[in-house]
Amino acid sequence: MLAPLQVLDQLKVSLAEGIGRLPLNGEDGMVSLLLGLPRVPTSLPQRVGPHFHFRHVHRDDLRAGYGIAAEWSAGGPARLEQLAESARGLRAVWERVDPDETGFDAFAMLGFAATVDAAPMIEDHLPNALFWVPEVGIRSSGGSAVLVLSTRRPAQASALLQRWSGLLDELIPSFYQPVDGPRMPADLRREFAEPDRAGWAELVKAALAQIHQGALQKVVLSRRIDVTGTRCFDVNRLLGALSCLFPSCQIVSLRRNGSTFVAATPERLLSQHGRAIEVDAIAGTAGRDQDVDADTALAEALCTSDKNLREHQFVIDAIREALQPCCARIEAPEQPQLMQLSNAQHLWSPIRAQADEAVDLFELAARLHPTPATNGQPRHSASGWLQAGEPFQRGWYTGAAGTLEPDLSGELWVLLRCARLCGQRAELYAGAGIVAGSDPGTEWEETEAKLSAMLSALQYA
Ligand SMILES: C=C(O[C@@H]1C=C(C(=O)O)C=C[C@H]1O)C(=O)O
Repeated sequence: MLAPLQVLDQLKVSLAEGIGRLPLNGEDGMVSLLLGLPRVPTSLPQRVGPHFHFRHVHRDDLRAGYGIAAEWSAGGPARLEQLAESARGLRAVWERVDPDETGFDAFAMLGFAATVDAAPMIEDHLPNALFWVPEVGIRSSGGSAVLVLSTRRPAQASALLQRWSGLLDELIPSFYQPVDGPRMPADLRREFAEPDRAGWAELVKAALAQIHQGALQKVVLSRRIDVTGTRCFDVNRLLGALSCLFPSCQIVSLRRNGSTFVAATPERLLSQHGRAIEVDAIAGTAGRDQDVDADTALAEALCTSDKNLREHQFVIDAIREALQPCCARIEAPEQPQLMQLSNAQHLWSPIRAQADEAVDLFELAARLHPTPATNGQPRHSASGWLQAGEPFQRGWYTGAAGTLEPDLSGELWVLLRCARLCGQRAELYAGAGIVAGSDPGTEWEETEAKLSAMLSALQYA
């Protein structure tokens, strides 16, 4: 196995050769150089500047990006259309050079907040919607890895060589540092909770009244809690703990402007490869029990509960309705499957469809988001009611984020089981779907189980 400095030397030789092959002159556009990484990274550095990580342990898939080669942000009801226009423009002028024939492609990050408000929250560190091509991308999958260096063109080869060599010097050795183990679990102090338990019961009652009157069929209420640790949270350790606890979830971190948004989400808003589409309907939740029989009983009760099956069906129906105008062969399993995570179990229906010609991920995301898994049914009444009634702004919680390749195929994940971190402070969010028959106490316990995903990992960070 090559030592980190040997990896660095090898990459620098490839970089010097590769730069000469890049079409850097000519019209405005984007150029990416893909270099095979002779060793798969074992750890990803947290840097001061902007960066993102997406890691899925069970799928052995990792994508990370550092710095900004280009980015576009948008807000308001047409935010995804605006970003789509930029992405389509980029697709036409994005050249990739892969001298090592790695077979990988370049990628960009797409993400957006829960609601379409043009103005971000005052303390928000992320714009409302963002499409971001990192200057340095790292992708590893199936035991192979690639480094993707991207620049706008026209660019000058000698200046670029110097800049990218400097970035390699900084980044490459840190990819192979030993992984930091967990720290002694530390206490977390709950500083602030919105709503509190009584306020939650009031909100659930108000939602049930709306449902009873027929104005809503389902609405997903959420909570925010703020905790303080006894030390600054170490994001790398947090991502490590989340990867261990939730290997079947997508572990996301987005760092901008001094804060990091972290999520460990089981739910894909959408994946699109060519015309093949997959969407996860996840709704209907029960806890776990350390006793095997009690755990099985919880699972059986979940799978046969009328209230949970109705809650789940709203999501399937809304996904079908959203896809119908632009997809064929929409298929959902006859019965929901059981998705078991270490803190909760969910009803899950993976839905497949074929997109019509020329339908891209931006259009599909705009049609699908927000599903009744995180918002409610009917969509507009639920989001209007939530914006008036929920005591805080959701920000990127229940928004979505993921990566896209230059042909605009890719996947987006619903931002759940998440926290926004800054120093020793973390804001956490969790919600639960309310339908006729929901009980405020049970729904509160459900949100506690969901919050425990991040709380238990934070203790080790
Ligand atoms: C809203 C959340 O989760 C969503 C709501 C669920 C439910 O109500 O059963 C289940 C999974 C998610 O779609 C959350 O985790 O905060």
